[in-house]
Amino acid sequence: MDVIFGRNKEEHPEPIKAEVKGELPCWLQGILLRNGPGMHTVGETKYNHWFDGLALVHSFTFKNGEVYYRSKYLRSDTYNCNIEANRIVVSEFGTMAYPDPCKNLFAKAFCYLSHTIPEFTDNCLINIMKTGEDYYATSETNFIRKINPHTLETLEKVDYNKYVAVNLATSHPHYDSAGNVLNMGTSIVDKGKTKYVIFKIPSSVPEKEKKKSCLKHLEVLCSIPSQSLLHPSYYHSFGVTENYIIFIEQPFKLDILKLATAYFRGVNWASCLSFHKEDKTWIHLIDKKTKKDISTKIYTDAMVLFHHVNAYEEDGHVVIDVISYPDNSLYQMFYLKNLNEDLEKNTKLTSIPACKRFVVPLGFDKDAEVGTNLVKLPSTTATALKEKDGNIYCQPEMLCEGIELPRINYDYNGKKYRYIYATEVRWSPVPTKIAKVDVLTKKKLSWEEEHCWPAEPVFVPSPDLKEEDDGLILSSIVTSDPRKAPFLLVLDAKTFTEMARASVNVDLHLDLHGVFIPEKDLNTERE
Ligand SMILES: CC1=C(/C=C/C(C)=C/C=C/C(C)=C/C=O)C(C)(C)CCC1
Ligand SMILES: [Fe+2]
Repeated sequence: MDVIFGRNKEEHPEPIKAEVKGELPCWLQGILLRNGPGMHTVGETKYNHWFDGLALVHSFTFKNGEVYYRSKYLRSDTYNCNIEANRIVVSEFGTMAYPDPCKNLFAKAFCYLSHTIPEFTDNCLINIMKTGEDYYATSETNFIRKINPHTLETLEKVDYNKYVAVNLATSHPHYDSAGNVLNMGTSIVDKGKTKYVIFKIPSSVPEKEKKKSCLKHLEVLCSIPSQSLLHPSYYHSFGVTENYIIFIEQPFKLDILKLATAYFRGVNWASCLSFHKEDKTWIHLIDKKTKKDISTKIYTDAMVLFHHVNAYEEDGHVVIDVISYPDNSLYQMFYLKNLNEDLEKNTKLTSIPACKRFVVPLGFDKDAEVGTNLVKLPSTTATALKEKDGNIYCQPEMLCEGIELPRINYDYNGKKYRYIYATEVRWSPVPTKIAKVDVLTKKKLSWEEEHCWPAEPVFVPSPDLKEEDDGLILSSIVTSDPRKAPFLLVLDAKTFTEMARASVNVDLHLDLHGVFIPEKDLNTERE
């Protein structure tokens, strides 16, 4: 089994024609561009954690009924330094590397003492972000790397910190209907304050600055002070609705003093994150107009979440759907030493992911008695109790268990919606099915096949979309049987029946996230 998680993959920078079985709709033209870890050892050295692996960007290009596959390692500074040294020399989430490649130990020590925050990796392995006509490989540090979506070539290294004072930023930005990016980052002990910063990257730049990147026009929308200067919350995504930005400040926190001293103490960054099960999880609703947190304090029990699914407003309430865990065992599970032949035994999760719905009342009766459930939506069992001190305590409704890597029809982002597409995981990190969950009826459709490990399913709307689920699901499928070639699966999103599959004779890597770029959005000049 470790062969699937921990085996290094070869890159295939030249297009490989896939063997298509079934019929691809003629309107499906464009590139599915995805990212994830592909190299887990360099020379004699090994990464400890699956999230440490060197970013391998890959793509499936759909053109006139044919499919072409390519993959290329992100030529990050991290990749280049490691390959040159033939060992891991840059620290990642779960692996601390010594000594630093570019500076000697003394210089590095000096650097750590004069700056609290260490220099992070630019191994951007999590997702792909679009700003204007540009595409970036992203992770959660301050660095993003521009890539060419056609050739997968690595371009500029961008430091968010040059445009906005953040040390970390999510790899799950949101996009509005005009294509502007909305993202969040954490500014750590800057001018004596730690805060969460929400910023916008416009989708276009003024005509006279056409050569400049949209990042130069980045604009800070607002910020939320962290409850603690040295223990900001960790977050992997956030939510948006028509009028609000939703930030869940979970008791899964970064310890800044630990982070600043990790290198000297010989421990990895991951050990600087800890779950405080006795603390609360605060739900912040930031009003887009006033740019302020609403005045009522809203909380729920301690939990850990990575992915927001969607959020929307309905009859004076904000509905927030997330995938949550009772603790942080997910990070523990992805240590490569656990993902070996004994995977089944080692990774029996103590906590399985649960898709939960939180409902926050907005314009509730201020004179309501203590203990009243302020949720008046008949469609949910989620509650929000008024407390003595005026705080609101939310308890969620369970929508479904055992799903991760959720996607929706993005036209419904921030709006009332019905369908979630996700991979199904139960007691281990192995995805075995693709699921479509109807949040209204709680019914589930799924696709599975023997020896198949499906990736995050991406919804592509059909051009004559009438209903939310008029479209296709694209998912790249890794196979655990070496005799079975991996493939890109195309499902009809409505019925979840297979329309086509495009097999490629390569060692496909298990990836994390990505985007579908329709042909109309592709700048063909750069091909
Ligand atoms: C390097 C580094 C980080 C990297 C985190 C990563 C790589 C997280 C990946 C999360 C995923 C893939 C979650 C999936 O649900 C931190 C902790 C932000 C801060 C310290 C430096
Ligand atoms: Fe993610």
